[in-house]
Amino acid sequence: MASGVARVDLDGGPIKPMTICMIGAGGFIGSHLCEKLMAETPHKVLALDVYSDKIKHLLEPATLPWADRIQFHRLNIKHDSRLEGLIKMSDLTINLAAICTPADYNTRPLDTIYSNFIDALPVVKYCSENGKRLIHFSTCEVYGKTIGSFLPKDSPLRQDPAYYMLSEDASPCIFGPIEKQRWSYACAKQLIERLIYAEGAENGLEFTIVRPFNWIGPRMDFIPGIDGPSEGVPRVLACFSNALLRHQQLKLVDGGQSQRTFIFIKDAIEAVLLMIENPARANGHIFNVGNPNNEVTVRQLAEMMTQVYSKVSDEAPLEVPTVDVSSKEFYGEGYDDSDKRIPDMTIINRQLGWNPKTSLWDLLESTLTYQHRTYAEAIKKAMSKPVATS
Ligand SMILES: NC(=O)c1ccc[n+]([C@@H]2O[C@H](COP(=O)([O-])OP(=O)(O)OC[C@H]3O[C@@H](n4cnc5c(N)ncnc54)[C@H](O)[C@@H]3O)[C@@H](O)[C@H]2O)c1
Ligand SMILES: O=c1ccn([C@@H]2O[C@H](COP(=O)(O)OP(=O)(O)O[C@H]3OC[C@@H](O)[C@H](O)[C@H]3O)[C@@H](O)[C@H]2O)c(=O)[nH]1
Repeated sequence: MASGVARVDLDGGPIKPMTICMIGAGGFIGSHLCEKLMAETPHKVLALDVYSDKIKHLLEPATLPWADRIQFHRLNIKHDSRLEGLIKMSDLTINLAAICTPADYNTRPLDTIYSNFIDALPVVKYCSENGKRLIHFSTCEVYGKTIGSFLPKDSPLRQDPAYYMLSEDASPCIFGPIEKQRWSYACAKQLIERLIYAEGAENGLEFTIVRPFNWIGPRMDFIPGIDGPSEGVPRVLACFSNALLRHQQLKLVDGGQSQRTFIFIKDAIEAVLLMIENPARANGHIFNVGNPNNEVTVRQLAEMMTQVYSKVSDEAPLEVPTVDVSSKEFYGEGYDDSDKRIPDMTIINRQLGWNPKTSLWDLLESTLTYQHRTYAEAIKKAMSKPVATS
């Protein structure tokens, strides 16, 4: 822990050190959450995942100041009898484990549904049966499409926040038809949210549900062919980073007209820490966690990333930096999209007094500096290898 000053919660009460069972700790969000907990708190983490690459720097060497506060357990929660024991040993369970890349939702819908619903069931059950608190990671995708997207394109009502603002306690969840398998993920996440809520209502489970709105930053996903499969399709930050690193055009799916709000991972992690340390204010709530001030179309994101990458790499951008592709070509049959995602921040503001800080430009500058430093050399090497001919 950084300082010896006693830490207090938002109501001035002392924060007692706790043991946290973090499932999916080896992923993007988990790695940042572990870093924060090790550097700034006295809490212990039982880190569960099938991979540990993204938290290796926190596990080794054994001389790290927090070495006795983090323990890695390599396990798959689908079939591992150690899960219940680890939850029982902890004060709080945080479940991050999921398949959560859109390229999988329509091509591996069964794995997606199992991962986001069936595999999360025992976690909820063990927390409920053993009287343990649960923070479960859901998604902004549970909102699906906005009400406004069903209005005529030129309707002035589309400008009215009532038709697009996404509020935890008021907005409906609007998904496309079943044959649009994109919604398999959102639907599974919605059902596990409902189950957790019902466990709270009927059996007294102490829970918090987090709905992240496009958290981005270093260590998100993988760069195809470098630290992930060559044919893999990660989320948009890694897709665009990969193209920039390789001096290729950024692909805009269906014209890049969809809108997103992006938040810097470090801002979002501050919100999660407040939830962890303020159970009286967080229990029983569903929280949007996003940055409503950082809204762009995907096309604008591509343009901004191109500019920022040119600045941090000192390389001139391509003359035509983007190319349009159809969603069918890029993701295959069954893809569909959320049109717009602006989080209503009323509830998280009221309960935890939290606000995001980092602008889109600043978070891209810091993230793309990391991408360039981490991958540019490896990509250069990979691209200079002669291509095998048959
Ligand atoms: N990053 C975002 O913007 C975002 C947005 C919305 C929702 N979420 C949700 O937040 C959570 C974490 O997302 P992330 O971006 O860190 O994704 P991630 O893929 O980087 O992390 C998920 C981790 O869970 C692990 N995992 C998956 N199945 C497992 C299993 N059966 N057993 C053990 N470990 C398993 C994976 O190995 C991975 O390390 C997910 O539930 C996701 O749906 C994230
Ligand atoms: O190369 C690309 C990749 C993606 N895109 C577009 O960029 C937008 C954002 O795509 P992302 O891959 O980041 O994923 P989405 O925002 O659609 O969904 C994400 O939202 C929240 C989480 O639950 C998940 O992490 C994921 O489902 C989409 O409109 C997508 O079609 C491109 O135009 N080009």
